[in-house]
Amino acid sequence: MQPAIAIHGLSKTYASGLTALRDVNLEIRRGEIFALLGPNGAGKTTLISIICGIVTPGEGRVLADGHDIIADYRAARAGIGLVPQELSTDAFENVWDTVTFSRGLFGKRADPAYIEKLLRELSLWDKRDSRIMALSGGMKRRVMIAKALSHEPRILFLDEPTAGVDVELRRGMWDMMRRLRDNGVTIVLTTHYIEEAQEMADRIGVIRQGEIILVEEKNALMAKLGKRQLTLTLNAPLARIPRMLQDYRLELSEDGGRLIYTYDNREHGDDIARLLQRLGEAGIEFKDLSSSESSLEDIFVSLVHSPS
Ligand SMILES: Nc1ncnc2c1ncn2[C@@H]1O[C@H](COP(=O)(O)OP(=O)(O)OP(=O)(O)O)[C@@H](O)[C@H]1O
Repeated sequence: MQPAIAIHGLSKTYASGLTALRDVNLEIRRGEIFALLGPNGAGKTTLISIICGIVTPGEGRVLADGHDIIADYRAARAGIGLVPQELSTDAFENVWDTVTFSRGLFGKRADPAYIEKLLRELSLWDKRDSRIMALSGGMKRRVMIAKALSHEPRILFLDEPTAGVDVELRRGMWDMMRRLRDNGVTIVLTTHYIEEAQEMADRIGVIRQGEIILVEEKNALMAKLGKRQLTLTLNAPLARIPRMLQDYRLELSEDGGRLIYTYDNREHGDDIARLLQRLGEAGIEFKDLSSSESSLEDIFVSLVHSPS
């Protein structure tokens, strides 16, 4: 199946001389939620802006729904909705007119029934006659989403969709994104909230200094790079880790009261059983045992801070 977005050898150097993207190769699959993660200044907005025709690419080629974003700009852009990071709407317009006008910009014929459905879905129907400036920040953001969806695009880009949005509204937006995905819309989002990617994404891409350093299924990524920790609270503190346990990656807490065993998700429960048996043989007794799992955040931090 043709990917929703295909990016080949894309680079971008701004007039200032700063290279924001280096040889990016990436395919976004149809119907997936793809989260692009990266630290500040990594190139996320530049990448999205090039695909959406706001920033001119340097080298390389981008196809949206099979259409070249340069040679076939109108067809490519017609299939894309963009919710930019900055809220920019005409403050004096009302919600209904703003969203209807947006649809017209793409040369689509008026469809009041579709606009009504959209506003209802985004809980904006009651506000349809309100001026944008009279809305709360969260409502303004939803207006941006309604505008982006006004021409019924099949691919939606959300640049930091839930920045500054309260927890309840964020959950509402996540539900909405899932509904869109279930209706066949491909979603690409950038986010600083790792929790958002962990919750929402089917696949995750990590960008660092303009380079895509990883693209993986979320679940595979968590299983592959995730770590687990087993902490044993000992009956009596140890001065050091006994020699017979030195094959295990064990750490002793500073006060000697806890032994910490770190292992990755791929390792077997057998290892733990063996470790516990060894502890018994070494005469080490424990009164409590707890385990924890690393989050996508831990994985992300270790990826972007690892030496390039
Ligand atoms: N118009 C521009 N002219 C020159 N440099 C730019 C321009 N826009 C962005 N940059 C630079 O390009 C790099 C990538 O910026 P970009 O906004 O794409 O990153 P980002 O990953 O979206 O960051 P953030 O998470 O902070 O939004 C940064 O170093 C930025 O300063």
